[in-house]
Amino acid sequence: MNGPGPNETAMRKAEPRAERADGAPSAPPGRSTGEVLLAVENVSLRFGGVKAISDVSFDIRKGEVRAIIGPNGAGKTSMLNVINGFYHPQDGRITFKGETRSKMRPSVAAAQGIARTFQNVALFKGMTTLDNIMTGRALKMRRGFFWQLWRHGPAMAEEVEHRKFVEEIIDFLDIEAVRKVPVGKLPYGLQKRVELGRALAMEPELLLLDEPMAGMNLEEKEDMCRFILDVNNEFGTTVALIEHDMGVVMDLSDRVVVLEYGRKIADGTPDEVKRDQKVIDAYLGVAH
Ligand SMILES: Nc1ncnc2c1ncn2[C@@H]1O[C@H](COP(=O)(O)OP(=O)(O)OP(=O)(O)O)[C@@H](O)[C@H]1O
Repeated sequence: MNGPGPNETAMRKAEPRAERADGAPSAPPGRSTGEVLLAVENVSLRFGGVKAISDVSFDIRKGEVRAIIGPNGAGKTSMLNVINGFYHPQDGRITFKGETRSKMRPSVAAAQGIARTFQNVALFKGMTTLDNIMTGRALKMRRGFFWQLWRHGPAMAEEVEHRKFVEEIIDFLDIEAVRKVPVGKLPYGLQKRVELGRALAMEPELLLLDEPMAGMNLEEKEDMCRFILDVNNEFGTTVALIEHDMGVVMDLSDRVVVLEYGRKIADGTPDEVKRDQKVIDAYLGVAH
């Protein structure tokens, strides 16, 4: 990973997508090439009598930041869980890098390049920042757990290599000061940053972020926005995120898909969806 130094990262301001376009009117914004990385086709997911997702289709293009928004209970987290193989939809299919599936285990999704963070931080609270981020390297380790325990010969050399990579992520996320601190002792905003670090340690092609800014103060939100944009711009990582803060969504995303009661009600650029009457009604709580 060739990220910027911590000070350079800290000084860079998050710029709205519109200001960062390269000036070519027909080109997709951000780093997107227009190529579809992941397609969701006619996906429906039920829990008993509850329809969490109903016949939803949309795609995520390589290199873009794609937001999934909608009121509470709209099906956003369920959709991320379908994309990373945690839930298996009753109908529809997902195509990732050209490979179509109706079912996949999360470990397989991770091995293929899909990493995610969770709405409520899911870290090992008693472990340090460094060790938590190291767990993100597990899939990349050629030698298994037994070898790593033995810490000998090739396993030792491999661990050194992975630690070096993780130290670069720690640098990039500007969390050197807390690298040896158990994450349970860190403020919430920093825990979210460590969780992002663990996902980055997997070197994902598609990064799924479930409310990465939830529970953060303004400064922490600005920092997280900057890191997400840096990850997208500098490593070309495609990002799909669920976010409730509309300012953040408008600033970060290239395109937005809007769900309500499990159905897709809009899909377009931030400007298009914010003017869409169905979206305005959904957020104002107009009766259906
Ligand atoms: N494991 C589950 N078992 C039963 N019902 C579920 C389960 N997960 C989600 N649901 C239901 O599916 C619907 C969609 O939930 P989901 O959490 O995906 O929505 P959301 O848009 O992410 O909401 P929020 O913004 O509140 O997190 C809701 O009615 C929810 O109660």
